[in-house]
Amino acid sequence: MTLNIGVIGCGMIGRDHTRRIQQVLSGAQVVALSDVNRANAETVRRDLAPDATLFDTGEALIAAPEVHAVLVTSWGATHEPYVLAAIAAGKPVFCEKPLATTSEGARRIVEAEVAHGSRLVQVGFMRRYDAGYIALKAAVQQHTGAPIMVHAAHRNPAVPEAYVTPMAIHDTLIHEIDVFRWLLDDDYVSARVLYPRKASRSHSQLRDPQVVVLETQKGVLIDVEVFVNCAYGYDIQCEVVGEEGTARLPEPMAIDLRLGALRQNAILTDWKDRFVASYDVELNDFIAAASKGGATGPSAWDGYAAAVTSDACVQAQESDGQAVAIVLPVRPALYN
Ligand SMILES: NC(=O)c1ccc[n+]([C@@H]2O[C@H](COP(=O)([O-])OP(=O)(O)OC[C@H]3O[C@@H](n4cnc5c(N)ncnc54)[C@H](O)[C@@H]3O)[C@@H](O)[C@H]2O)c1
Ligand SMILES: O[C@H]1[C@H](O)[C@@H](O)[C@H](O)[C@@H](O)[C@H]1O
Repeated sequence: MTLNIGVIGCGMIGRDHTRRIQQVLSGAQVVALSDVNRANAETVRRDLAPDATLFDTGEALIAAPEVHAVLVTSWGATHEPYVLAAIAAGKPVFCEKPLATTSEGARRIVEAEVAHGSRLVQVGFMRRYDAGYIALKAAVQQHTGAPIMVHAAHRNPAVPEAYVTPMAIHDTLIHEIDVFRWLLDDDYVSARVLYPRKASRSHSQLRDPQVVVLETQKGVLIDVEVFVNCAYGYDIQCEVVGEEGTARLPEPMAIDLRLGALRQNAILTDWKDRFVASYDVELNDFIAAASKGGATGPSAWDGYAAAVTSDACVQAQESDGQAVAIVLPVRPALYN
């Protein structure tokens, strides 16, 4: 059976996910589109899904009987009501990060899914599907000995003026927050934020770069440099230091060019290219599980844990380098 998917939010990533469902993956088709800016939905229909129906609201799309499963790819602040409506309709839902922009919102989603009694939600934490991170996790489990420290960097070449200081956490660092919980099989107990001098390309409402220090329950110290105006490329770095050795995230494949007395490797500039394969695999997983009426992969609980951590980091941004505690309630049995 082909899974009929409705996409809410037809901007950059809604368009890209529609492309992969229509042109790359099998087992699903996009039958419905919705966007507050109708022109965006029309463009995606014209270019990628000519048979899809356009809905005036996301709620109407979710209620449509021909829609079996939902993709929420609208702006972060609008995710919560759509995910709750999909759960109420009993339909599997893939929600781009963040699951919700507040931990209270993410908590409401967890409670609704627990009340439903089985998993329906997958959160778009695609790094868990990245071949490099999967290899890194295997190396940590098999070779480095127990992890002690993680050094990481999340660098974007540039961000628009609308990107303000807290977005470094809930838009950008959120990927590290999730992937390190998964990589280390651990949870966080505190967060600190330190600032070097502001980089000259930083906008007036953005303090860039920043260094976030997370401490885990097992005592691992993680430092992440978030630098979203680094200019030179899209660069994701990670090194795990263990009892016996260290393991480093592999670089994306790049031709080794020797030319004019220089040895060079190109650096990517766009997240779409850096994680293209991971997005394919995560959506493939969603299609497989949603075809059976459920969900797999990063859960609403993972989205909630990330939101709680994210809230603490945003508080830490205003705390003069002081540690802010991170406390998670007991994990419901549905997510064990
Ligand atoms: N996993 C990743 O690596 C990744 C990458 C990019 C974006 N994202 C996430 O995906 C989401 C969308 O990001 P984007 O870059 O595509 O943004 P975008 O601005 O390009 O697109 C968002 C679209 O949502 C529409 N929209 C806004 N509010 C809506 C509502 N209430 N109902 C329906 N449509 C609405 C907008 O009109 C726009 O077309 C964000 O939450 C972002 O964090 C994730
Ligand atoms: O929405 C994007 C996306 O999530 C990228 O992976 C991240 O590097 C950017 O900082 C963020 O703005």
